[in-house]
Amino acid sequence: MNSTISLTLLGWQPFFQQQLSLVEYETAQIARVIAHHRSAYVLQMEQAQFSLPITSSLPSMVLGDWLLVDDDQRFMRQLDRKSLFKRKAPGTKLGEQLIAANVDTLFIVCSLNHDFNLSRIERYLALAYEADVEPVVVLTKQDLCDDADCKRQQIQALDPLLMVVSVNALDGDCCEPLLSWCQPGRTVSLLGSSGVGKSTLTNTLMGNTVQVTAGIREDDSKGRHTTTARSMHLMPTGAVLIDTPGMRELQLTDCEEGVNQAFADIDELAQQCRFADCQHNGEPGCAVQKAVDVGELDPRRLDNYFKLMREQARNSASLADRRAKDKQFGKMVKSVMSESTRFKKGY
Ligand SMILES: Nc1nc2c(ncn2[C@@H]2O[C@H](COP(=O)(O)OP(=O)(O)OP(=O)(O)O)[C@@H](O)[C@H]2O)c(=O)[nH]1
Ligand SMILES: [Zn+2]
Repeated sequence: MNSTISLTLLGWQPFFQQQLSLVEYETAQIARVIAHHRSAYVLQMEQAQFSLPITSSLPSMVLGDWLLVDDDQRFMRQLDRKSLFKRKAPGTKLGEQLIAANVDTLFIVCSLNHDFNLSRIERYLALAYEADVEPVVVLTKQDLCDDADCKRQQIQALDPLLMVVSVNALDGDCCEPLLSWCQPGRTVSLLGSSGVGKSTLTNTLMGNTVQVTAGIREDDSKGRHTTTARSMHLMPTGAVLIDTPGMRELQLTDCEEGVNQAFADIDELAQQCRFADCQHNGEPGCAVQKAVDVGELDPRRLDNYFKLMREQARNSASLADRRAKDKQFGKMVKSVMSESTRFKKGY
């Protein structure tokens, strides 16, 4: 990223401008998080780039966040986010992991060969809707697939209004339709499994090579893990591109709204069930089950809906549980401390 850049090109929009008070408007400097290292954030302002060490007094920020700093580049406050991606922290860890903030369009990247998987796309769509980001499904490796049109139609059938584009990520001309989402001041991001072609697409959209791409094992089409750091690039079209590493695991947390939106057809059918609290699990008068029985709703889709709903509920419950325990622990520490102060003071 250049050291001098206009705020508009960096992705500044009226939504953020409106949050500034008059005093802030006159005195504060505006900065965006363009990289997130273990011990510091890298911030970009109009005229300078600097590093802000991570301390316990800073809120937890993520790539794409906007914040205000004073003339000495000290943190003042973080601005409200327009959108936020997060997932359950990977592995056995409880809690959530922030992925990127203030993204306008999410390219959900999926290859048309062995990686093609409707349920995975539904998972990414739920995440995009929950994050308040416009999703565009990008199907790569069109050149390696004989039935690209048929696969594309299967995705379109999930939602007739969904944007779906198939490309050969290695071919610039072929990727041109994606540029309409990459206008100056827009922030776009890519999400997809490892090896689907995110780095290749990034290179093509950037018009040069900014990411190292890896070869792929022919047998199972699983890419090697090559993209390691999250980074932000300014595209030749003037948009900002946030690149995230291939994620092997993308579990939903706190995502009920997103799942309902990704499965709007099921949500709509559910309004017609006889019981308002119908679980669509054998109850009489269930419109959802009926749609499956008459072949109007794919049973795979219903299963995936149940699976994602359960997953997000389980992960949000364990997160809520941990927050409650942390709060309880905090109270206990406070009461022990005040006990000990009273004891020392002798009353
Ligand atoms: N023929 C063809 N090959 C592609 C296409 N897209 C990606 N590839 C190849 O697939 C392999 C993996 O692509 P990458 O761009 O490294 O995949 P990635 O999603 O960035 O992978 P991670 O960095 O692991 O997340 C590379 O060898 C690319 O050249 C495509 O549309 N057509
Ligand atoms: Zn029902």
